[in-house]
Amino acid sequence: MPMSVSRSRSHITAELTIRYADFSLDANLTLPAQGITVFFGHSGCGKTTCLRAIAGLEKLEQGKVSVAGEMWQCSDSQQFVPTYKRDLGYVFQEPGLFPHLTVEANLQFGAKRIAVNKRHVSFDEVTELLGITSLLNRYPAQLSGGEKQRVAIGRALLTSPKLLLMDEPLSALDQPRKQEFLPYLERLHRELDLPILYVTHSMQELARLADHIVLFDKGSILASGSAHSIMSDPKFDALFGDEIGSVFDTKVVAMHENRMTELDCDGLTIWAVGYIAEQGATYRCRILASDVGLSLEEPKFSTVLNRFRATIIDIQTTLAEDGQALVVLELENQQRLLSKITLKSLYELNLTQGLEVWALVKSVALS
Ligand SMILES: Nc1ncnc2c1ncn2[C@@H]1O[C@H](COP(=O)(O)OP(=O)(O)OP(=O)(O)O)[C@@H](O)[C@H]1O
Repeated sequence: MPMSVSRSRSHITAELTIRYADFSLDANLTLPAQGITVFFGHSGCGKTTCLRAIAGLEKLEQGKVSVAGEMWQCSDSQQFVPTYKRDLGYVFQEPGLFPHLTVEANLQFGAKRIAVNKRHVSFDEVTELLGITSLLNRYPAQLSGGEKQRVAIGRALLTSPKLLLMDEPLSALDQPRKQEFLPYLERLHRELDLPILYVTHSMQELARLADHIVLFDKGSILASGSAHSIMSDPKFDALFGDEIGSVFDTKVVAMHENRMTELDCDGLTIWAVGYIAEQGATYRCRILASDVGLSLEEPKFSTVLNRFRATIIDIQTTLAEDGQALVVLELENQQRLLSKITLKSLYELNLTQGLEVWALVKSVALS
């Protein structure tokens, strides 16, 4: 198979030019046709417009949309596949269930549109995956916000889409409901081979769910790349603010006494508090830059458990106005870790590029 064909099958490409009276979007994206891609950015920067354009719901002045080798739209060849003929599921902020139908009938509404030979996920699989099997006889009015949204996702999945679009699906939920809901999205991600484009401005959702990130800024694309590279890039400090940090995909090695879990990240051992999952399970850790201190020598008698040898590869003093600097470190497993320290410490320890230091991680957040 020619390279370009096999590449197009594994990618989603969107070249979009949209003009409104007071806003324009110019996006040229090549995204992996697997995992979760998060569209992130301030309100009004064009995330939803981009998602809607991929769905065929926005008029393109110029552009092209192709998903895993299928051309959905091309202005040059005047090709346009209408939304209802695109193999996609769309989950909005509001679940939009039919109030007069039971959960089961709402779900079947999605499934019935698809010929039996085109269904690649079963009713039982979807209801089990989303934890809604016990709700099938209820009506939407008898469900919590989170349950309704799980049914909405189930309805979208039962159309056996090739692409799932989710526009801030958790924004209508309160914080505890969001916490309950996130594991279902993580499960979906782990267990289904389905690419998801996910719009949010929540840092928490970004850090927990994203494999790939697209950063939007005023109608254009600021950056597009792996979650690890984007989240630990000091260039985006202003966008992430206090939430800037690094994410690591790890594997549970063992649970130890005193409620400690040992994780492996490409040869690096990370200790986390609590028993989080069985041996072999994968876990994403997030380490905020503000939780990473630096030392010139190995602090042998410190209470900090996670101490990593690291090399300083960059120092950004763009935060100097608030008396802080962002230090980019390379760990022994070649991954990057950010550390936010005071300018006082930077100058007193005489930290410079190329210097070997010890990174002391005070807290590891797990998802
Ligand atoms: N149909 C339309 N006609 C004119 N302007 C529009 C239309 N749809 C969206 N816009 C404008 O386009 C801009 C981008 O909107 P969009 O909803 O894509 O932003 P967003 O990044 O998703 O924001 P949020 O995070 O608040 O949902 C906004 O200024 C919006 O007012």
